[in-house]
Amino acid sequence: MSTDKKNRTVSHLMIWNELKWAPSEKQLAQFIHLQELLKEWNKKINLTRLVDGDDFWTAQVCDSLLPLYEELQHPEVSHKYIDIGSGCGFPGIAIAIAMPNSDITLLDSSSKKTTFLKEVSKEIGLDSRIKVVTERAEEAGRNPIFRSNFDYAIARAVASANVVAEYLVPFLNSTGQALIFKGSWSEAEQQILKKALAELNAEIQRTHEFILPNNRGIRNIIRISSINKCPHQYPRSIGKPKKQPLGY
Ligand SMILES: C[S@@+](CC[C@H](N)C(=O)[O-])C[C@H]1O[C@@H](n2cnc3c(N)ncnc32)[C@H](O)[C@@H]1O
Repeated sequence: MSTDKKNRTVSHLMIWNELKWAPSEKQLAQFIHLQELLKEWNKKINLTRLVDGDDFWTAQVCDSLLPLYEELQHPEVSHKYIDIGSGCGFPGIAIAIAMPNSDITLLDSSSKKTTFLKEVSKEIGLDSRIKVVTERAEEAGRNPIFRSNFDYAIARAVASANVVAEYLVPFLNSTGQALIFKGSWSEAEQQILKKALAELNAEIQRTHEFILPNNRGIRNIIRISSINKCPHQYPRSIGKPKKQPLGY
């Protein structure tokens, strides 16, 4: 076995053990195809530096799926996800591959990113379950096509938690959950987020700290649920959630 293939296999096994889930041959081929496409497109446009070996398998694939390890045990269940600020497709495309009965909307304001996302969805055969939208979260969250329409609204590395909460909560249906991916997470941030969520008629359901394999650090996930309908004034107009963040 070549060193590259051996390293790849070791990385795979470690992350699937961690997830207590393993991809089918088809899903594994889709992950590998995604990695190849990222490498190819990276030569034309700067998408991400996390494409090789463990960077891809742990920092991208495992990091995207580990917070959903409970959902991964029930892949037969069909859910609607929206990934806000999807960038080059994480966590959204990883979720679409891993959850074969779910529909995923990938939203990003950058058309450079959404052009790539559309192309990848087609190439790996997921375009029937993936919808790609080029729009700001603040606009999409007011659009009746998207508002109150998702079981999960998710964001990784988009903005601070209180800002992201204003982007995500308007997309949730009455039983929906928002998942905010954070590296470090402090009591001070939690207090600010709680105040922001009170404005949005939502609350923290739980926070969970995961340790990524291969010394990739800590991933905190904040799970949020709605208490009541999100007030119609949220999300505020483009740029306002960031300039005048809720929670202070
Ligand atoms: C740092 S990247 C993270 C991408 C990906 N989620 C990841 O973790 O690799 C942030 C992305 O969010 C998008 N973004 C930031 N604010 C946004 C907004 N208000 N509406 C839509 N997209 C936004 C940017 O265009 C960018 O692609």
